[in-house]
Amino acid sequence: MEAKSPNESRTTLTDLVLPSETNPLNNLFGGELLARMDRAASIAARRHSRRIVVTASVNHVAFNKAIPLGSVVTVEAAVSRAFKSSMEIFIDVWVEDRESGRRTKANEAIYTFVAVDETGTPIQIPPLEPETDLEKERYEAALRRKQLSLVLAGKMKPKDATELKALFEE
Ligand SMILES: CCCCCCCCCCCCCCCC(=O)SCCNC(=O)CCNC(=O)[C@H](O)C(C)(C)COP(=O)(O)OP(=O)(O)OC[C@H]1O[C@@H](n2cnc3c(N)ncnc32)[C@H](O)[C@@H]1OP(=O)(O)O
Repeated sequence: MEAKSPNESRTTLTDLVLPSETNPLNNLFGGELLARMDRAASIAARRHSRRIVVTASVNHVAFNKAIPLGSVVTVEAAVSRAFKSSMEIFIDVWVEDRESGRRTKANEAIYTFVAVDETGTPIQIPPLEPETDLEKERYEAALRRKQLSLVLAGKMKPKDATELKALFEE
């Protein structure tokens, strides 16, 4: 299978924060943001694999800045590494300043999607070839994050998590 670049899966969703999507402090609900990120990530996974995809895990979410009512929010997702059937998707969330139009980073998250066939069985996907320095950095660290996610899910024994163990041996 031919390798693809992160740009081929890059997916950008821009939308407003409406009153029905806010908490009592008039900021965007965390759950609403998780849903927007899942939607963008699923399209990115689908663009990379051209297969049916399912969310296997949410590996990391950081709500670094509250996003107020009326904000224009951009969710940008791209595949950061492809394994055999699973893909790591990196998601960056930006908020646009109403007056200057300047975008600031509000949040980031990492999801894992798996490509499956019509019966739900995992299926092989194309490899990913990172291009920029940031893409290379995210690609390099993805195996470590995959192993951590599998250990936490009880699907890998800690003793087999070679990349994680290497962190503590440096
Ligand atoms: C074209 C452009 C426009 C498109 C425009 C339309 C777009 C339209 C898109 C619609 C897209 C809708 C997207 C809905 C997304 C949901 O919401 S899906 C609903 C929520 N998710 C689910 O229901 C999934 C339920 N879980 C499962 O089906 C199975 O557990 C899974 C995920 C298929 C994995 O099955 P399994 O038996 O564990 O299989 P296994 O072979 O052990 O693992 C498969 C791979 O997953 C990895 N894996 C499994 N668990 C984990 C974990 N916890 N952490 C990390 N990796 C894991 C394994 O390491 C393995 O990786 P590879 O080495 O093969 O790469």
